Amino acid sequence: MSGVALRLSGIACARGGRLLFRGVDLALEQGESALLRGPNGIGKSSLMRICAGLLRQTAGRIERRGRIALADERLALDLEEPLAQALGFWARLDGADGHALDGALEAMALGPLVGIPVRMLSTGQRKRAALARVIASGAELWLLDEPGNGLDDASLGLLGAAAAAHLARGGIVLAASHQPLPMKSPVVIDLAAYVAEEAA
Ligand SMILES: Nc1ncnc2c1ncn2[C@@H]1O[C@H](COP(=O)(O)OP(=O)(O)OP(=O)(O)O)[C@@H](O)[C@H]1O
Repeated sequence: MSGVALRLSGIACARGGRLLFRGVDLALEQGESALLRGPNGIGKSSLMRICAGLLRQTAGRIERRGRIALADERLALDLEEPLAQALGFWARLDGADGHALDGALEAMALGPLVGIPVRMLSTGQRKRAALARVIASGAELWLLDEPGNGLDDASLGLLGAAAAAHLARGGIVLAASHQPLPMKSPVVIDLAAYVAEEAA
């Protein structure tokens, strides 16, 4: 994964006519991770969507070197399909090789659930499915918005192991979370430090 990078420079974000934050700088190179923190409504998800290219920043520059996979509160899986098919749809779209999905299912301990329709999965199982979609994608840049929500301790351990393996391969992880995540030495960005005066 050489040349992989995610670089933000002077990023500002306004929503609904209100400036949420400004001046966010971040430079992640291969094998590096960052944790985005801050209270409800400060703009963590907005910044994740800016990083994903789904929302336009109000100011600043963003450079993405590598493919992006985003897991946020939108499950993005067909609720009626059995889990394996629902994830397989994305794996094909992402051009993932045949083993990638099997590896992702194993990483998130989803093997016993592959035949269950997505709509029947529990909250934590759905979150693990969303993480499996990211893992299977083969994307270099992982954007994980509240990846620990709904996960029990064992599943948090799986998330930590998957993130560590991705970083060891030279990937990048940017996570937004209220809770501590099992990530080793991430750069921590507290968005509260970037709140624009007029939004405070
Ligand atoms: N489409 C939109 N139009 C206008 N305002 C929006 C829109 N989406 C979000 N906002 C506002 O932007 C602010 C930041 O929202 P965002 O979801 O990024 O916060 P967050 O830090 O992720 O919050 P939480 O911790 O509750 O998930 C909130 O005040 C929210 O109401």
